[in-house]
Amino acid sequence: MNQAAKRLAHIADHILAPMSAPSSSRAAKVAVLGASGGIGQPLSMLLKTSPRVGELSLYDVANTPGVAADLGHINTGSSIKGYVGPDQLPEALQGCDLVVIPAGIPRKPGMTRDDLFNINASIVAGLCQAVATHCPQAWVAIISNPVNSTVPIAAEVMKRAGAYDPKKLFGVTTLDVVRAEKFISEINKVDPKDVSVPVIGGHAGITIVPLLSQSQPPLKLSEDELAKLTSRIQNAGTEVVEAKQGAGSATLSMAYAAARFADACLRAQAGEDVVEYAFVQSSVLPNVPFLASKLRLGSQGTVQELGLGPLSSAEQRNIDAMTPELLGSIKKGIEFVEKQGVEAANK
Ligand SMILES: NC(=O)c1ccc[n+]([C@@H]2O[C@H](COP(=O)([O-])OP(=O)(O)OC[C@H]3O[C@@H](n4cnc5c(N)ncnc54)[C@H](O)[C@@H]3O)[C@@H](O)[C@H]2O)c1
Ligand SMILES: O=C(O)C[C@H](O)C(=O)O
Repeated sequence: MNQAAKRLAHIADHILAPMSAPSSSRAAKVAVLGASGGIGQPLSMLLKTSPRVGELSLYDVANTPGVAADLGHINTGSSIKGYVGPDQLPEALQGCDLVVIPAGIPRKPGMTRDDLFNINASIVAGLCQAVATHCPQAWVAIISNPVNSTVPIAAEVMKRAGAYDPKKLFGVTTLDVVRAEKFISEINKVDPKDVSVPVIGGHAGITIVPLLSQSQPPLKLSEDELAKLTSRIQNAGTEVVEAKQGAGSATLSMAYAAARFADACLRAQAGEDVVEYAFVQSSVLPNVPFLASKLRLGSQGTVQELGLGPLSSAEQRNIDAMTPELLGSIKKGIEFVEKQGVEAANK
């Protein structure tokens, strides 16, 4: 079984056949910040079925008591509690092993992810300030867009609070990998669990760079077909935004992808050697300080960036073409914290 198949089999075991928590490790406390939202609710439901979660902490500015009461009736072992508003955030975070952040507004048709910056930058900065204060040891997985900027914002806020560990901060790009695996499985007419494909770069438009030449099983497509598939993967989020006609962006597939990423984090925390993709502080490409790529995770966070592997000339061109945009988004995030300071960002 390849890595992707192992990961999916693992999630399927956890989600479809809940069982008792592994005896080798303590079940974790996991917080979802933005838990009442389109992603937050189904993600919380998937986490409620995970035997690796002992305590689920649902935080939002509204509606979490209802969501927690509802999910609390699911007959799995974990306990669950809803917390509402900034006064309850410290308790929600206390003792967390993993904090997943899908708080913030989603796109409507015609918007780019960067159009969300003005609102979501402050939300992520404020929540990460609280994480730095109340659970500085936790791993943090950021879903809120624009990920290419919100992760550098989180890093900068946590640095200023003296609580930044680059090994434990992740931008969640798992949905790009999930989509690429699904689309390739349809083309090759194979089970998606038997597909593996790297998707690197960032999480917006051309910064999403699938490395289709490394697809397993291999893709037998023309240059033109490869370019079309690359474009479909890059624009898959927009495909969903347009189909939802103003009612938001991907929520259910994102919840699935975030549950896969959370499961990877919790398995790594429990001592498993785990390989997964995420957007992190990086040294893979010279002068690109944050990048999504293949990571080895261990109990203390990212152990190793596994590199990009052999690239086709089209893939190298795609990386060269997206780098200025990615660098611009990273700089915008860092400058946001530098200019406004964390206090202002929290207002
Ligand atoms: N990384 C990815 O691959 C990916 C995929 C899909 C969506 N997203 C992003 O995820 C974010 C959430 O999307 P959604 O569809 O769930 O949106 P949504 O509007 O349905 O839910 C967002 C939730 O965040 C809450 N919220 C707002 N401010 C908050 C704060 N300060 N503290 C805590 N909670 C707060 C809201 O009350 C709401 O419940 C968006 O920014 C979207 O672009 C990222
Ligand atoms: O497209 C969006 O705005 C949401 C998300 O980033 C996605 O890829 O679905």
